[in-house]
Formats: sequence, structure tokens, C-alpha cells
Amino acid sequence: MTVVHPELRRATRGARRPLLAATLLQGAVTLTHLAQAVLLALALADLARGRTERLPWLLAAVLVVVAARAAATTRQRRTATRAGAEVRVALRDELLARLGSLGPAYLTTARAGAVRTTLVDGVEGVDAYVSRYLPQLLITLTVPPLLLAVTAAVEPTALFGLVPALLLALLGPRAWDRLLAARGREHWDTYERLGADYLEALQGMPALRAAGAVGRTRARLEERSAALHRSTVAQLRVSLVTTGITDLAIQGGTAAAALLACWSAVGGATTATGTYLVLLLASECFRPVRDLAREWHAGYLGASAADGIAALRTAAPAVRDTGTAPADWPKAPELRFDNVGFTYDGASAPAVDGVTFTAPAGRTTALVGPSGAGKSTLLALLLRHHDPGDGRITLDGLPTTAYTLDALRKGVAVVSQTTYLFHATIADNLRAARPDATDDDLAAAARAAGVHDEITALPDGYATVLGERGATLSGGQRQRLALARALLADARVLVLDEATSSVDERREAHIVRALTEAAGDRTVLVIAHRLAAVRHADHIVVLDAGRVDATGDHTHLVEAGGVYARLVAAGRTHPEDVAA
Ligand SMILES: Nc1ncnc2c1ncn2[C@@H]1O[C@H](COP(=O)(O)OP(=O)(O)OP(=O)(O)O)[C@@H](O)[C@H]1O
Repeated sequence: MTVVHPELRRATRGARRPLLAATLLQGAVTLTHLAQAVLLALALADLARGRTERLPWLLAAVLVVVAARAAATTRQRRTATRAGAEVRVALRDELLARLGSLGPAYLTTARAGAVRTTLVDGVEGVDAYVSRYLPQLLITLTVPPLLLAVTAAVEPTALFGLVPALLLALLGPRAWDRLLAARGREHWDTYERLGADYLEALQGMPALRAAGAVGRTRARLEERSAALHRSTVAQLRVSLVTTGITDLAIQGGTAAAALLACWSAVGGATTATGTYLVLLLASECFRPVRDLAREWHAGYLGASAADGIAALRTAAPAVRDTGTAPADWPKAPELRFDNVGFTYDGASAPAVDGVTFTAPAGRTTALVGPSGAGKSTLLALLLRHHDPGDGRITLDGLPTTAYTLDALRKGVAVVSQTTYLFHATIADNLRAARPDATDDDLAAAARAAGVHDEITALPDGYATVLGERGATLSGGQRQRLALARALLADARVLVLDEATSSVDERREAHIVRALTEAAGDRTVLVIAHRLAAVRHADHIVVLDAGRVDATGDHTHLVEAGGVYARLVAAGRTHPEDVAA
């Protein structure tokens, strides 16, 4: 029952109306409880006096009130659920958009599993907090004071029992707020870490098995689960203390008010109706407090996740999206790296330094170099996952920073075997690039990428559902499917990233040729890790230790000696292989 976290207050912004409606309906439910209390007090007083003529009417009215409450409760739950759903969808949209603008650079520091936990469980918790706890909080702050006013009019002495008990029930637990918030944060951190560890263990299962580390990972996950259990119990312990205080105050307050009302009745100071009314109102006074304690438990996860959600929502992107140009080049643009230098945060030496080369418009340029030469870094800079520390990268003469991030990333399509394929049909995976593409568009793109015949040979053709991470396809097929997707997106610049080639060199060279042919008049940059793939490229840029070592075609570069000739001689691009 802590003060509302600013992040949670903010989450209510988009659904103020349904939340207000849910609160008013909750108020209506409370009113039915009060009406029932009044009617029962009258009925009991009549019974005590031996008068029965009004009884049937009173009891019938009680039934009507009960029916009205059932209707109001149903309506209230429906409205609150709708409000919660609106809050949940808006928050997830916002967080996903933020993740999109943060880009992959963010996930090199934050763990994917932890982000998933925040996005899924955290947001679910916010829904419960906002749609159930907050309306109840408003009712709790308004109804008991009103009832105290009514009680004061009927039987003021009962206030001596009710007021201190209400204050204790509401303010007593506040003494534990700080501890509860700290335990909540601790619990959430442990929960996030467990989620992240599980996701990593699942995704890395083949690697763990190959390294014989499954047992060790299981032990670590067990330790994480035990830590979550300990933190849940620690949190629960504090929670039980506060709930205990609330319960004690409620029971004590009701009993004290009842005793005072009876004492006053015995002294003849109140009527029978007044005494019964005070007895029933005393109980109604505490109902919102009791309900609030219950809803607090439902929304507790949201309150704990609020810090994590705020951190994700306000995380600073690695680059600023201040460009305005639309990247709608009529023809394929020229791509130029102009004296580009970049040093990763915390690194002592630059990853790339003074890199200058041009990838001519509508032609294929290959970027080669030993492992660690800086090829992936240049790709990350081109896509603006980071901005260069020195120099600039231009497309069609304009620096990449002049384009909107969205336009830039749509204008430059990356094809790689690590391209994510979703657990969906092949058609849906292709349509991720262009949702309105017709079946003919899909087939044309797949044909150009040389994967159409293989798709139609599958029993379900384009309706084949791919496994997690596209595991049902071979490396080459995945790559060609990724190319088909890029062709559908109609980006004018294609980057072929050969980062994790799982096919043999001959096949790879064949794929690269097919892909560059399919690319048509686009500007293509092939990031090659094996030379067989690029020996036919007419323009090769050789990178070494973050600098351009040479540029030219295969024959020219072999004749010139240097890094390229050594790589060719070694038949590999890895320095250790070169040295061998
Ligand atoms: N996130 C990072 N943080 C710090 N240093 C990094 C990071 N990523 C890469 N580096 C460093 O930057 C340099 C260039 O790496 P990069 O991944 O660009 O090379 P590469 O040519 O793509 O290598 P490979 O062929 O092995 O993929 C290397 O020294 C690498 O250790």
C-alpha cells in the first residue's frame, strides 16, 4: 500500500476514462453494501420491537440490492479488465517502440530474458495494479470518512473505537513501506535474473551440451530458483506483518465500536435502529480497507516492476533520431565511408580508425579481413546502432545521420544466416517485410532469391510453419529466405553478412553469386569471412586491424601482396590460420 509510483501513475494516462468508470462502478458496489446495511438494520430493529409489517418489504429490498450488486460487480470487473488491457497494450507498445529505437546495441548490455520479464510479467503486474488496486485505493480514501460522518450523526461515541482503528489500519503498515519497497525490488531483480538465465539456458542448450555444462547450468538455475524462493518468503514476511496489523485494527475497531454502541444503547442514548446501524456501518467502514489489502497483493508485481519499466522506458538510445531525410532514393545510392573511426565504450583502442572507401552505386563491394578487423563494426555503424566517433558515412551524398532511423533501416536491408525467422509460416515470415505483399509478390521474391522451388517442394509450401529460430531450414535456405524478405522490402542497399557460414566454401561462393545477381541494380556490400565467396567481386576492400589495408579486384590484390595475399595463401581469414 505504498504511495503510487510515478511510473504507475503515468501508465494510467491512456485509460483514464475506463479507469474512472471502473472506480465509479466500484463505488456503486460499495453503495449496495451500505444500502444493505441500512435495510438490515431497519429489519433487525423491527424484529427486536416485534413489528413485522415492514419486514417483507425490507427483505425484498435487500434482495433487489443484492441483485443490483451482482450486476454492478460484473460490470465493474468487465470495465476494469478493459481498462487494464488498454493500459497493458499502450505500455507494451511504448516499451517495444523504445526497444526498437534503442536497437541491438541495448541488448549487448541488458539481458534479453530480463527485458522479456519486464515486458511480459512486469506489464501484466502493472495491469493488475492499475485496474484493481488503484480504483480500490480511491474507494478506501473516500468511503470510510463518509461512513464516519454518518456514524457521528447516529452514535458519536462509536467514533472512539472506529477512528483510531481506521488510522491504525491505514497508517500502521506505512512504517514498513520502505522495507516493503526494498524487498519488492529485490524480489523483482531476482525474478528478472531467473527469467534471463532460463532464456539463455534454453537458447544456448546445444552449446551447453557440447561443452558438457548442462549439469552446472542446472545447478545454477536451481540456486536462482532458491534465491527467488528466499526473496519471496522475505517479502511475504513483511507483507504478513502489515496485513496482520490491518486485520488486528479491523477486528479491534469493529469490536470496540460494537461495545460502545451497545453501552450507549443500554444507557438508552440511542434507538435500536441506531445501534444496529452503527454495528453494521462499523463493519462496512473496514470493508474497503480489507479489499485494498487483497488488491495490493494482486498488483504487487506491478509495483515491484515499476523501476525496471521506468529504466527501460527512459533508457538513452545509443544514437539520436534527429534526421529528417526519407531515404527514398530513385536509384541505388552510392555508399561512402569517409575517414570513419569508432571506439567501443570502455575499449582502450579504436575498433576502426580512418576507414575510407566507396561502395559504388548499383555495384557489389566486398569487405574482407581477418577476424576482429572491424567488419561487423562498420556494419553496425552503417545501420546506426552506434555513431562513428570520427568521420562520417554517406548514402547518396547525405550523412546517415540526416536520414530518419526508420527510413535508414528500411533503406538498408541486411541478409545473414543469423537473420531471425519467426515461429510462423514461411509466408508470414516473408510478409514481415511488407504486410500487404500478394502471394505472387512472395513467389517472385522467393524465385529471385533462388528459394521458391525448395519452398514449393515442402508439403505445406508457403504455409509451412518454421520452428523456433527457423530451425527447420538449412543455413543456405535461411539465408536465401532472408534475401527474399529483403527483396520484398525493396531496400536499395543490400548488405550480405556472412557472419556464421554453415555451408561449405563452394556452396557459399555459389550463394553469394546468386544473391548478388538477385540483388539486381541495388548497391550491395558483402561482408565476407571466407575469400572463396568474394574472389569474383570486382571491388574488394581489405580491412586489417580496423584500417583499410588495400582495395582492388582479386587479381590486383593478390599481385600486390599484403594482407589479402596472405589470407589467400592461408585459405582462411583468421589470423591464427594465416600464421600457421
Ligand atoms: N561490443 C563490443 N565492445 C567492445 N569491443 C568490441 C565490441 N564488438 C567488437 N569489439 C572489438 O572491435 C574490434 C572489431 O570487431 P568486429 O566484430 O567489428 O570484427 P570483425 O571483423 O567483424 O570480426 P569477425 O570476422 O570475427 O566477425 C575487435 O577488436 C573486437 O574485439
